[in-house]
Formats: sequence, structure tokens, C-alpha cells
Amino acid sequence: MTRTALTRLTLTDFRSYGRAELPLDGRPVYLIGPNGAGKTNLLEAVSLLTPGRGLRGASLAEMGRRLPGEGQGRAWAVAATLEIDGEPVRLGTGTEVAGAVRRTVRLEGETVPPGRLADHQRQVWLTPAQDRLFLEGAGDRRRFFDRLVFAAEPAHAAHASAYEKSQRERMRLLTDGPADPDWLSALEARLGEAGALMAAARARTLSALQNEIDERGDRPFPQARLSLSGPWEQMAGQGVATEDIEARLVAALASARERDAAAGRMLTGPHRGDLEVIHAEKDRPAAECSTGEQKALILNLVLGQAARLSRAESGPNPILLLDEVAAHLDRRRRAALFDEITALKLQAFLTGTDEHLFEDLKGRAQGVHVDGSSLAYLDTE
Ligand SMILES: Nc1ncnc2c1ncn2[C@@H]1O[C@H](COP(=O)(O)OP(=O)(O)OP(=O)(O)O)[C@@H](O)[C@H]1O
Repeated sequence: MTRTALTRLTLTDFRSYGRAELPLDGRPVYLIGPNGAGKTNLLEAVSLLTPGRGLRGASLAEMGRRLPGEGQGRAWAVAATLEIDGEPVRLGTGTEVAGAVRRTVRLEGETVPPGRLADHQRQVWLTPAQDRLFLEGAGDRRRFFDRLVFAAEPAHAAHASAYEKSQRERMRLLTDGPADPDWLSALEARLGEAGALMAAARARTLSALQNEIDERGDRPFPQARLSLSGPWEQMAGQGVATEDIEARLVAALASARERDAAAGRMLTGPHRGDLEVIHAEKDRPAAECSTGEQKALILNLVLGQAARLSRAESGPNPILLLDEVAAHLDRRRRAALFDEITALKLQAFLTGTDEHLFEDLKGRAQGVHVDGSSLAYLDTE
């Protein structure tokens, strides 16, 4: 386990912030301020220190500071110092021109591919956008679960993007008219390889997460029974070798060309997998539970993954981003959440509109008042 903690965060022309600096001591951080004060903006900035589009999935142009009368957002930057086993490393990301469609990532001043951020950063997050996770389509649940997989296995993102690229190309060939069968076979071979690796990684995370949740049995969050509904993930979960899943997926795709062409989409493969969550004590699907219970179930998954990663033998310990979570929990669950965060020594970033929500965390965390564009420490000792 590599101990990592952000010790300084600097935002430049990012969302509502002109220039803001936040020195950190590695303990959890709670951000308080009224609606619209810029709390989520700050969490989003932290989330951009990992590869991907951050916790809002926003475009780069949207994130640049836009003042009244300015047509487009400015070029923006998020810089951080990350201590890795006590050694400071400088990380930075942002755009170099206003409205840019590409972002740059710097590690110790050198430009590197965004994927390199995953060498030093693991993050797990929960935001209000996930409140309806159990009620809406499979796509959001798949993305939510894939993020948990990605936090454990950064290569998952590369497999998923290789898969999506080949999927789009295969559909284009199938729908654009007579397709070159050799080219189709080559794409299906790539889909088989990336798809089998994705299914295997999802099955590994599912089983490790289920064990973690089972062991955490006495915590005041509802117990969950997890499963993945896709046949490819199920095969992986039953111990079918990855090469065999790959061969079966390639064969299934080859025999489904006409059907997929007629449907205009690929009808089988891990892009269709879904995460199913059952409230174990009630033996009821999450979608049929109360709003508060659903929130506590998702939190149990997110915390379970953070706990598992924080005890892993290798890799950086995770940073946890919890946007507007505290306000949705009763006091007992809130206290349990804070105890867990401090016991695991997680650098968590939590937001809320009222200071009293974090009463039980005082003395164990840094409190920050967020006010539109400035940040001020609260006296929390
Ligand atoms: N590109 C931008 N340029 C300038 N301001 C922006 C930009 N994007 C968002 N904002 C502003 O940031 C504010 C929203 O901040 P944020 O979502 O962080 O609030 P919050 O403190 O999390 O609020 P809540 O408690 O309501 O969730 C809004 O006032 C919005 O206008």
C-alpha cells in the first residue's frame, strides 16, 4: 500500500473560481457553504486529477471560468501536490486555450498522457447524480460500477475504450453496406479480447466487493447482495477462463452479424451488462426501497470499495469524494460514516450546506467555508 494524500490544491479560472488555493494536511476535508457556493466545483476539480471527465462528466469548455458577457469559458488549470509515502509529487491538468477540446496533464512539470494519473491516484465518488441509480437505465449503473472497477484496475478503462471503438467501427461496417468479412473478423477478435477482459475485471470487483460488504455486516448501512446480469460477466464469475469467454464472444458476434445489422446495434456483449443490487435484509430489489435506503445502499458499495482499496497490498490508497451525502443520512449513519473514514485514514472530501452536519467530525478533519470564489478554513480543532 502506498500512502497518498493531496497536500495542496490550486484552481485557476476553474468554474466559479478565479484563483483559489487550499493547503491540506491529509485528513478528511468538509466543505460547507450555501447552495451554489462552489462546493461541487471543488470536488470536480479534485476528480480531474484522475483520468476521465471528472465527476460531472462535463466537457472541458464548460469547466473554464465564464464571466458575464464572456462568450466562452477561459483556459483553466487544476494543480495539486500529492504526497506519496511522504514524497511530494506535482500533478496538474487543464486546458491551454479557451474552449479547448483536449486537456493536458502534467506530472512533475512534464506533459504525460492522462492515463498516467491513475499511477498515483485512485478515487471513488458518490454524487447526487447517482441518486436515481437504481431507478433509471442500465447505462448509468454500468458506468457507476465501471468506475469502481477502474479504481481497482486502471487497465479497465483502456479495455472499455478499445471495446467501444471496435463496437462503433463494426456497426458502421454492418450498416453501411457490404462489409469486408476479414475486417469484420479482425474487429470481432478485438471486441472478444477487450470484452472478455472487461467481463473478468467486473466479475473480480463484484466478488471482492461482495466479500467486503459481507464482512462489514454490523455497520449501520443496509447489507447488499450484488450480481451482474450479463452472460459474459456471469461466465467470468463462474470461473470460466478469460480465453474461453473471448472465444465464445468472438463466435457469438460472428454469428450475429445479420441480426445486429437489422437491429442497428450490437445485441450481445459486455456493453449490455447491468449491476443488480438487492437489499439483503428485506430481500427486495434496491429500486423498491425508500430513497434514504437507496442512498445508504449505494454508499455501502462506495465505502466498501474505498475500504477494500485502502487495505490493498499495492497501489495508492483511495481518495473519497462524497457530494451532499451527509445531509441524507440520519445522525447514527453519519457518525458511522465519519468513524469509518477516520479509521481507514481516508482523505475524504465531503460537502454540505450546514456546519452542524459535520459536528461529529470536528477535531478529526479540516473544515472549509466555501463562498463563491474564495475558501476559508473553519476553526475545527
Ligand atoms: N464555467 C463556469 N464559470 C463561472 N461560474 C460557473 C461555471 N460553472 C458553474 N459555475 C457556477 O458555480 C456555481 C455552482 O457551484 P457548485 O455546483 O459547486 O455549487 P454547490 O456549492 O455544490 O451548491 P449546491 O449546494 O447547490 O449543490 C453556480 O453559481 C454556477 O453558476
